[in-house]
Amino acid sequence: AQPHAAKPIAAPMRDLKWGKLNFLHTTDTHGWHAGHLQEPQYSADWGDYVSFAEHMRKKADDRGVDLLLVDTGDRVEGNGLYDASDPKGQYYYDIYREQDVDIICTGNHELYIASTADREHKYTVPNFKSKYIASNLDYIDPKSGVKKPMAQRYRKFQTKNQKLDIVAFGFLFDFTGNANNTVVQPVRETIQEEWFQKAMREETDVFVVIGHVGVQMREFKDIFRAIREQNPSTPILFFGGHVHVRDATSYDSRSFAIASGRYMETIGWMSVDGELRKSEDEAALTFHRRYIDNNLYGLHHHSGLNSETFPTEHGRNVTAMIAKARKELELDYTFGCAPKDYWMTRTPYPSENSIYSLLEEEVLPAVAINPKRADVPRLVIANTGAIRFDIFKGAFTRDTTYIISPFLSVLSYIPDVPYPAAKKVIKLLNSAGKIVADAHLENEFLAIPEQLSIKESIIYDTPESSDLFEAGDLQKPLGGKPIRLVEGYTTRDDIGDDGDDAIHSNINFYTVPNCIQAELSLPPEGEPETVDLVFFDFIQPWVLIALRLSGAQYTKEDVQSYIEGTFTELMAGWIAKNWPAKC
Ligand SMILES: O=c1ccn([C@@H]2O[C@H](COP(=O)(O)O)[C@@H](O)[C@H]2O)c(=O)[nH]1
Repeated sequence: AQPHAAKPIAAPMRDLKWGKLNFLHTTDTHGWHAGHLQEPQYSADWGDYVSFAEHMRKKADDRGVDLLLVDTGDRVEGNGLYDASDPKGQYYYDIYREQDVDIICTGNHELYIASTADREHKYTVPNFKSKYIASNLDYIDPKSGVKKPMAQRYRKFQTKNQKLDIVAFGFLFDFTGNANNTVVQPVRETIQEEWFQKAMREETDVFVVIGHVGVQMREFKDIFRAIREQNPSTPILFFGGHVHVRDATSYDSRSFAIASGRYMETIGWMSVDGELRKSEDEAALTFHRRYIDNNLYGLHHHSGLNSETFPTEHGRNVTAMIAKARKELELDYTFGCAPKDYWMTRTPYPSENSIYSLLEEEVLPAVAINPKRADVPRLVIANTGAIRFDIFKGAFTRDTTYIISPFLSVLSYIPDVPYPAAKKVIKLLNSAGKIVADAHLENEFLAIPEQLSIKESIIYDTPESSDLFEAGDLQKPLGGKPIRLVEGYTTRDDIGDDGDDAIHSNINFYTVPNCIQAELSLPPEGEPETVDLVFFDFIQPWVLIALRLSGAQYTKEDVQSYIEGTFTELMAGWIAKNWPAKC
C-alpha cells in the first residue's frame, strides 16, 4: 500500500474455492492503481496485487492447477495517477505493465479521445503482445490512414500446468462515442465474420470471452449463443466490466460470467472445477465466484501470509514506482478541505449531503458565469455521469479533482434560446429510453454506469453500520472476537448473496437522474423570454435533439464555448476559494 494510505481493516471473511481452472480479474480500474488512500477496505495498491498474483500463481503450481489473470479495460481516466500528467499516463503505462496479465482487452475509456487510443496502441498493446485481444476493434494508423485490428482478434494457448487448450476472445460493447482513429464493430456483425466463425469451431477445452461488456448486456448473450450453437458442451467463461458493479450469472449449466466492480475496489475470483478436457464425457462442472475487497488483510488471508511475508520484491518495487509517480505529480497538493462527506448515491438527491446538490446549488452558480453575459438568465445542465466518485470529509487534493471529474468536459452554450423550449430539455434528458428512437442516444449514458444495472434505489430497513458481528462458520480476524462491521459491498447477484469475500454492513443506493440543472439569474417573477442554455459539451448531441423535440431547431454550428477551462479546473478553483485550506 502507499505510504499514507489508510491502514487495512479486519472483516469476517469468506474463503476462496480453488478449482482446476482459476482466474483473478480486474476491470474499470480507471487509474486507481495506488488504491483508495482514504478507504481502509480498498487501500492496497497495484504493487500489492502484483505480490498477491505471484503468491496465488505459486499456489496454483503447488496444486497442479492453473491460474490466469484477466483485465477487461477502462484502465484509464478517473484518477490523478493517470490524468494529472501531460501527456496523460506518463507514469501509468509503466506501472500497469508490471502485472503479468494473461488476457487483456480495451474499454471505452481507452477510446474517447484520439490521443488516448494512440497511447493504448503505442504502449499497452505492445506491452502485452500476444495477450492483448481486440475482437471487434480496429485502429487507424495516423500516418498511413490504414485501418488494422487494434490487436489480434483472438488468442489460442495452453495453460501452464494442465495444458488445457483455451480459445480466448476480447470484446468491447457496441460503443459509438469513440474518437475517429478507432472503429468499433458491433458485436452482432463481428460474430458473423469468417475469422470468428472459424475460431469458434477450433478444438478447445474451454472458451474464455473477456469483454468490456456488462454480464447482463445483450452483447455477451449474443456471443454466448453463437459459441454454444457450435459447441454444445464446451465450458464458456465470461469476464465482463463497464457497469462498475459486482455481478455474476450463468447463461447455462456449462457457462459462467463475472463482473468485478470498479476503481480497484475489487479483485474478482472465478474458479471452475470438474472435468474440463474436451475428450472426456460431459460431466457436471462447478463454478465459484468471489469479489475480493482490495484490502491488504484480505490479500494476506487468501494467500495465507502476513505483513512480513506477503510483499514480494517485485510488488514492493511497483509500490515504490507508484509512490514516486504520485510525488512527482504532486497529487497530495491540497486545494481545500471538504467540510463533510458528499455522496453520489448514498444519500438522496436533492439533499444536503448529495454531491449533485452541492454542484447544482453552490458550484455551478459560482463557476458557470460568462462575464459578458453574467446577467443573462441561464439554465446550466450537467450530466450526473460526469461526476465519478464521492467527496470525503478532509483534504481535497489534486488527485481528488481527477477522481471526482477526470473528463476534459467544458461548458458550452446556445445563446438566447426561447425559454418555453429550453425549460423542456431537462425533462427529456431525464426520461427513460432514447430521446429519439433512431439516434442511438440512450439517455442512460448520461448517468453513472452503475445505473445501467441498478434501476431502482436500494434502501435497507435498518442501517447496520453499528452491528457487532459474530462470525459463526466464517473466518474470523482478531482471534474470534465479535467485531464491528465496516460499511461496504453486500452484493446480491444471480448466484446468491455470498459473493463478497468480506462481510460488510449495508450501504444504501439512491438512484439519481441522468442530468441536473442550475437555474441562474432568472427573474424573481414570471418567465424570461429567452435564456442561455449552458451544458457540459459531452451531452451536446442529446441537448440538440431535446431542443428539436421541444420545437427549437439548433445545430452544432449554433453551439459556442461558454467559459474557458475544463469543469475539473473550475471545480478545483471553487474549492480553493470556498473551502478552508487546512484540514
Ligand atoms: O467525457 C465524458 C465521458 C463519459 N462520461 C460519462 O461516463 C459514462 C461512461 O463511463 P464508463 O466508465 O465508461 O462506464 C458515460 O455514460 C457518461 O455518463 C462523461 O460524462 N463525459
